Amino acid sequence: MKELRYINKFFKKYRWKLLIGVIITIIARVFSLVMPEYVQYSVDAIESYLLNNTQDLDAVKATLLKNILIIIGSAALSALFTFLMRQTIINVSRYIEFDMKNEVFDQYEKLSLGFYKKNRTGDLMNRISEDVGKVRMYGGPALMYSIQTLTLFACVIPLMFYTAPKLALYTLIPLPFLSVLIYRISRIIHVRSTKVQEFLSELSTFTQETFSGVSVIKAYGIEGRINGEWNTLANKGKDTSMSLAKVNAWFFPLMILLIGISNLFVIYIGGIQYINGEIATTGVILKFIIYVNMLTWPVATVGWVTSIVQMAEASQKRINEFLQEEPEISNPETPAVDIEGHIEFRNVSFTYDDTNITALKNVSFSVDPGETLAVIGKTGAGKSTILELVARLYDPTQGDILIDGHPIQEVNLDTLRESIGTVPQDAFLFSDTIGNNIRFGKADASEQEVVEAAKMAAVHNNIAEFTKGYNTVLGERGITLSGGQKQRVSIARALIKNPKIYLFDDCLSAVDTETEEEILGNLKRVANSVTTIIVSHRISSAKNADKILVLDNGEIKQQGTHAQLISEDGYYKELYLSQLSEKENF
Ligand SMILES: Nc1ncnc2c1ncn2[C@@H]1O[C@H](COP(=O)(O)OP(=O)(O)OP(=O)(O)O)[C@@H](O)[C@H]1O
Repeated sequence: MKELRYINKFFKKYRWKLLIGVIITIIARVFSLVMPEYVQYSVDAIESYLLNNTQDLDAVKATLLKNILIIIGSAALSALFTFLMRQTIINVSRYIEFDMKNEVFDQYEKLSLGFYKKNRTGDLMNRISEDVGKVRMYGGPALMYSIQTLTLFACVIPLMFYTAPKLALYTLIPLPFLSVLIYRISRIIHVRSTKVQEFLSELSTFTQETFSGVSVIKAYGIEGRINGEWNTLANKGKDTSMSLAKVNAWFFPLMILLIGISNLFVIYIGGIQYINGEIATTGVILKFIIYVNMLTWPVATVGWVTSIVQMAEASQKRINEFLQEEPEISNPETPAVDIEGHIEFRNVSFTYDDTNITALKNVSFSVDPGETLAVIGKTGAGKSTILELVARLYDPTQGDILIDGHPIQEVNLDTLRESIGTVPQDAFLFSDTIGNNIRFGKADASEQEVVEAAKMAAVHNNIAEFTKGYNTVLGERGITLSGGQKQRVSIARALIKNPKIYLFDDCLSAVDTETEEEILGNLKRVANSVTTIIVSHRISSAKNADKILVLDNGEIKQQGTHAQLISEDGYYKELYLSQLSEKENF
């Protein structure tokens, strides 16, 4: 229960609602105890009439009518309070679930990129849905059934012992066995249903990948192979589900068997006691049969609740692991000061934790507001890593990064990220309209601003050709943009933000050189006091930059302007000549 202590703060938050729920639960159970008493009185009245024949039949009928009305009335009240009980306690568990999901999501948003590299998306989703759901079962149904069981035990067992102690003892003997049995079955059900769950996520990952990669599957003509893999998975799933169904099928028959045995005990022992004169009336036996049936479900829930608590404890442990994780990148408590855009790297080295790859070695450069820095190099040279360090998605392993002369770790993180317009290598667009995707960079942007940004990114004409223009929906249920169109919408998203620093990560690779020139020209026009870093494989993107860095294997091999770099031997000149001859041949 150590891990579950975490949710005590929610119990405290909703304590009044919970207290009302507990009181209502007790009232509901107390009303349900009226019925067995009045059933006994009614049977007693009939028995005494039949045996003595002295009573007036009308008086017996009046007694029976009164008892029936009391039974109906108390059952109706018990039903009403049971409804209110669920409305309070179960609702509280839903509030707790809501609060916890928000808390976990907030934490997810705070955690650094490194955390997302270490943990699988499926696992992150599971903890916020499955695990929180299991903890809810502890805060709701488990609590409710425990109070119900305790109230019933506290009222019914003394009543039984008071009415007929020996009969009470024999009647209660099978119930602990029932509880243990249900506990065992619940554990097996849990283990098997976890396997079914695991299998289901495997199946949905497979299905999702198949649908996403359907064009590759068809192009390679491997539908048969994929079908075979699907069949193997589906058969595995069938076996797991069948083994769960088998154990589930035992649950109710076993309960019915044990209730039957308890009833037999009551009838057999009660019958003998009645014959021996130890029990006054047969009404007592009937009352005990009703008690046994009333106690069976609560007794079964003792086992069920125990397994719910164990599962909730395990789930809360998994949730706590993420909640206690400290973000690697923390926001310093420095005031938000406007950023001008001066960037300096001083002997920066960086190694990725997960792969141990040293992506940057002793890198130094500086770039001022209004300047453009281009970074050129082979794949894996460390170009994107420079941009990730400027956006402080990671902190350098060695060396210093200065923003406007201040160490980046001391710059307010929110201000830093607000001042940066990033266009990543693989333009990610949300399943929303094109307009809203551009507005992502500035939530309150007007229609006019969206159009302006799209014009600067040279994508307005393409958007205008769609029937619904900027209201065209993208993504799974919308249209698919071409690679170049995606890149340009993504550029428009950064431009509309009007930031102090632009980070362009090879984001013009899918557009032709004329369009590339148009976009870079537009950028130069509007961004004369903005710092721009462009990562590229193309000389055309770099040639007009104020400074060019040539990276190789994490190290700066050359730096200078285009004119300087083409006049010296090295990677830049080779690239320039090969791209020049490609253009001429074209
Ligand atoms: N998130 C990451 N975790 C671990 N290693 C990484 C990560 N990102 C990049 N790397 C590794 O760091 C090195 C530099 O990668 P980086 O993405 O900076 O290169 P790049 O020059 O931008 O390459 P490209 O031109 O192909 O985009 C590569 O060897 C890469 O495998």
